[in-house]
Amino acid sequence: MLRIRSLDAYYGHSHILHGVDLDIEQGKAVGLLGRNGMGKTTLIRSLMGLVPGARGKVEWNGKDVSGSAPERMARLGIGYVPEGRGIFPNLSVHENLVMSARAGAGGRRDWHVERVLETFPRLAERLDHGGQQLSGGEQQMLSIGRALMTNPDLLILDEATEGLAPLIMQEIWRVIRHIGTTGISTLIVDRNYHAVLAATDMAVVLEKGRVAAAGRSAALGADQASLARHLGI
Ligand SMILES: Nc1ncnc2c1ncn2[C@@H]1O[C@H](COP(=O)(O)OP(=O)(O)OP(=O)(O)O)[C@@H](O)[C@H]1O
Repeated sequence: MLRIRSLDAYYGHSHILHGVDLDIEQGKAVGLLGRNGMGKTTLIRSLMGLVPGARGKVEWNGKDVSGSAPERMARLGIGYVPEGRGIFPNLSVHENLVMSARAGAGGRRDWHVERVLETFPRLAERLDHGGQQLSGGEQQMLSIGRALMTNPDLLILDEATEGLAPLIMQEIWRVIRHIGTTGISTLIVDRNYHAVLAATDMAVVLEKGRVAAAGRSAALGADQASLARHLGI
């Protein structure tokens, strides 16, 4: 479904990504791993058309979409939940969700407010609360809920559990696994390597902007030497 080839990205004179390849098949979950500053967020932002001057080939369902603007990537069916949560603090939970509603590719409307609230019962209890009144975990749930309201074919989650209490983290991971069973592909970045490898089919490890390892998540998880070398664990 998504095929990235030879992606290079720069911030000013700093060369951040060096010829990165990444594939995501329909309905599959892919983990993107790497220590801090290795280029994970840059890879996602480049894919979404948010890094000016990024070079390389991006194919979506066989079509060349390289260099597309963020709006186009979103319309193609890619939902992006950025690090640090992007919700409207002055709008209620309900308003935040309704505002994001959009048919997916081919006019699909599988996800609507009711289904998001079934998925995140906590949000159902706080429907009239303003975004800024929510806890960090609830804001994260709302942020994922908003992305689901766009009926994406691919959902990208960057550090979705960062800074959350363990129980809330577990809840987010439960939902991430659940989303994976609904046919939506996912690309997951998270510091918790074990959770990422357990929740994904395939994984790619970035090191200094290059793919250092890639393969089945189960195989990577079992390769202690590789984990130690590339992730320092
Ligand atoms: N806006 C920017 N301007 C200049 N350099 C940047 C910018 N954003 C990131 N960088 C640099 O690019 C490199 C890759 O950062 P990136 O955020 O992609 O890494 P990451 O793997 O996602 O790490 P983290 O988990 O810390 O977010 C780092 O060296 C970082 O300092």
